[in-house]
Amino acid sequence: MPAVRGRGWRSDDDALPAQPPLSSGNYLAEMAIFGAPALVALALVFGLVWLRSRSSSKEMRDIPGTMGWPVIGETVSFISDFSSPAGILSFMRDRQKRFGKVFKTYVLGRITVFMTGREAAKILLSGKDGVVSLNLFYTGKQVLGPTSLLTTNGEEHKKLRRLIGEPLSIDALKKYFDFINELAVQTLDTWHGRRVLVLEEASSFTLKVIANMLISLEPEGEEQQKFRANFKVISSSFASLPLKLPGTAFHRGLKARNRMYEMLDSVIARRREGGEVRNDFLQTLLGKHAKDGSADDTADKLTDSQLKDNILTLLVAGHDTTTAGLTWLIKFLGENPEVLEKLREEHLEIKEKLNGTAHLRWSDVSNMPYTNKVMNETLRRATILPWFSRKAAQDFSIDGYEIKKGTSVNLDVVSIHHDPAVFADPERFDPDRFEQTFKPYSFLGFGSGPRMCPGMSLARLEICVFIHHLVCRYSWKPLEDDSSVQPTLVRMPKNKYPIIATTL
Ligand code: HEM
Repeated sequence: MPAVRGRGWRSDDDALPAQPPLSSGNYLAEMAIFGAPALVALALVFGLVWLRSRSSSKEMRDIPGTMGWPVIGETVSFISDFSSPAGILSFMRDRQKRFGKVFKTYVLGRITVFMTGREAAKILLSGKDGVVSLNLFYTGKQVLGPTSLLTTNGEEHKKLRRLIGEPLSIDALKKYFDFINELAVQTLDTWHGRRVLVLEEASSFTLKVIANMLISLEPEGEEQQKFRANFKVISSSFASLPLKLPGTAFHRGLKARNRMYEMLDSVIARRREGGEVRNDFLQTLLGKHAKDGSADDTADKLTDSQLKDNILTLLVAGHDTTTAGLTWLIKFLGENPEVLEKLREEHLEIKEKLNGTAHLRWSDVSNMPYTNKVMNETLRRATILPWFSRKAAQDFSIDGYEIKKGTSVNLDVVSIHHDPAVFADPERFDPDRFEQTFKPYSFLGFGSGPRMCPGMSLARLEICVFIHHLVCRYSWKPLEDDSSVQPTLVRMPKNKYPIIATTL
């Protein structure tokens, strides 16, 4: 989710924007710009949050764990482990050994309880009895708006899911297939013999796909460039200090969001006037439109604000995740030649049936069993969203510990995905392990329950099509051997995976 989402952090109430982001990049740049006053302000905010957290930690007295250093808690080791090849797994393993499956810690400006295992996943993800709600961080909440799928809960969330889920269903995606297929071919046309940063190519491909699918934006031209520029600013504002001062990433993000909304307003106005009718997501939702302020909660209609907030939400939630998924998959293939060979066989067989044309068909995509296993194994090994963040909506107990209403609770997914009792030799990249079906809550690549990813079919479609053309046309070699990870909310290779590709 950005960065999608700050599945990591939000403030307990919006009046106290206390959550610093995971990424330290913008953070440090901002401190350099604003100098001492920013440092003092930051120290004050952290100090206040820390003091407040100390009092709430009394309520969690019985939960094992350590709060680390005053004010910063365990943030430093958390961030440094996050960026290491093993990710937060080492942070989690170390504390699970000392404290067990449920432990408290103080990271990134908040006291939080981490928990892992299928039982915890069931409690946090099944949505049963409204035990938890989503725990979005302050800046993310402000940028996405109050009617985003990610900022709503309960009945309102259910209604939005229903309306948004329909145009993202497999049947509805069929109409975008030709666009995705042609764009994958065009993107790969330029790869032969040059240094390619896979992450950047994947990012451009996935943004063009989603922008075309949502509002029929052409993949090239000035509008696309403006759209991309605004999106980048919005995206990086998720990982910024919650300071609304001119020049800060958060402030720039809010401004870029306003520009994006102005653009959407004019597209919506043109559609309403009847001057333009397109076969896209927006058109489908315009058919379910209600005037702002007049939406009846029970009606299947969306206001303009809901439309815009949720178009932005899909962009933010769908772009970095799919970019990361595609990049990790290509990286794992590069590191596991026997898997690449087997995958290539599957795709060359499909290609043979097509008599060598580039015209992959919709029906071919549903017939790529090994590719789907490779994708699942990629999402398991990389665990793009390493934890899912929730807030206790009522008191509940787990493993004999009482979790009080209002507590920030994180499901540690990375440990679930590396449990040797479920995934033997968990560090090995072995797609064949997905020949068997796992027990519920063992594999959470796209989540589970009422918040499960509504973009799963789109992500799978994009990745299958891109990988088909890649493995049928090229072999490639990595240009660097570096496994570190970007310190952003969605895990991505830090060096963007530079390769040189050669036509087969
Ligand atoms: C490989 C690509 C993707 C991965 C790995 C992924 C993963 C996930 C996961 C794990 C969740 C649940 C998180 C939680 O429970 O806290 C989620 C939710 C979500 N995803 Fe995805 N996603 C991907 C692609 C997409 C795409 C393409 C879209 C949109 C077009 C999308 C939109 C969303 C939205 C809106 C949510 C929030 C749902 C809700 O709160 O009801 N995702 N995703």
